[in-house]
Amino acid sequence: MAATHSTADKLEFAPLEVIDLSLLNTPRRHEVITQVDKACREIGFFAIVNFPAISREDVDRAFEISKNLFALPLEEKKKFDMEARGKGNYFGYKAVGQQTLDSQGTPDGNEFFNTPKTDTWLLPQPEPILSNREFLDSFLSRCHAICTELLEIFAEVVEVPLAEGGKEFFKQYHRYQERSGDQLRMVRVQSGGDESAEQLKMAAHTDFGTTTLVFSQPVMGLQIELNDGTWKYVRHHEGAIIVNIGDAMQFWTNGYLRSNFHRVVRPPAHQNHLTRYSLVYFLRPENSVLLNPIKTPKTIQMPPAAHMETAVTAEEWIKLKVLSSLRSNVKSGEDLAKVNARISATRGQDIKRAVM
Ligand SMILES: O=C(O)CCC(=O)C(=O)O
Ligand SMILES: [Fe+2]
Repeated sequence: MAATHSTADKLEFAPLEVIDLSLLNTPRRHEVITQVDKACREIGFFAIVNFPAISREDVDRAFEISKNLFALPLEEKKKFDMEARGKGNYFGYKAVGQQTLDSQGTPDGNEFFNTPKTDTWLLPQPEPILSNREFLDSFLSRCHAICTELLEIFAEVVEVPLAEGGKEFFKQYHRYQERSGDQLRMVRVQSGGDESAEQLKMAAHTDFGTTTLVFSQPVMGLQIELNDGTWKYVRHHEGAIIVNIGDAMQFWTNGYLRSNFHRVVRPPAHQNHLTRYSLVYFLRPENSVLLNPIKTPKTIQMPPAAHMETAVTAEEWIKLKVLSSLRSNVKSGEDLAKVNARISATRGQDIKRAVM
């Protein structure tokens, strides 16, 4: 008998706070704020349960659409190639191996499909997306609604002054109908591979936007880097959403809220025969919003931001990170800073909205 049955017991998991959002409209709201504050400063990740707006059936249906989408022949999926839609574009299909795992250009081991919250129907779409148009429109808007609740919490955590909008503050930069990099991502990692190695499927990265929702599912693979430099699997929490802070929120809060590194590896041995599907919603600021540090009682406690000399817009930051992740673009040794300089040099004269 293979000695793989006990690996589930031996796994170590990242310590995630599980936060009950049904407490938000009760006198215990402050407990949620304290929990989110602690989680976002220490690890940048937490789990939410009892969130409004999305049912188990809706999540199951979205996973079904994803399975049907990935089951299409590769040539069909490639008709929606995100790179073919323009330099730095991040909507559409990414095949296995299109992004890198490291600076040597090692190909990645996952495929994904990104659907925007608005304008979806202006771009050609594969059949499983088209035939679920109404459902997906509604699903994306409800993901956005959950993120809006989180935006209120983050504003309370960093104590945005009432004069600046208090808990409403971040919402003005994330209006649903405005253009942004928001997207629903369906990801597939196919089963199999070398069980003896901890195979990387998606490079260690931080998310580009404000906050991310990962719908918890039983096949493990997502890992978070802890403060001691070790990588730990995220445990499945039935019916929960795993939330993490993205770069935009880290930049605005001067690092008070942390955009942490995470990656996807092949599932542990006892799950290595399973294909892993994941479903992720990325909340990103409206395209023209600057990612400049804001001043609140919490953020001014932080040392000056060292991440960039001039703030970039949300749209520029996405392009920068997308281009630096592509195998077609990144030659060995080329780093984010070089790509950054190229993006700044080609900046247009469009109106940019400074935050605060
Ligand atoms: O598949 C997952 O669990 C997370 C994927 C992820 O981190 C991403 O797409 O940015
Ligand atoms: Fe991510």
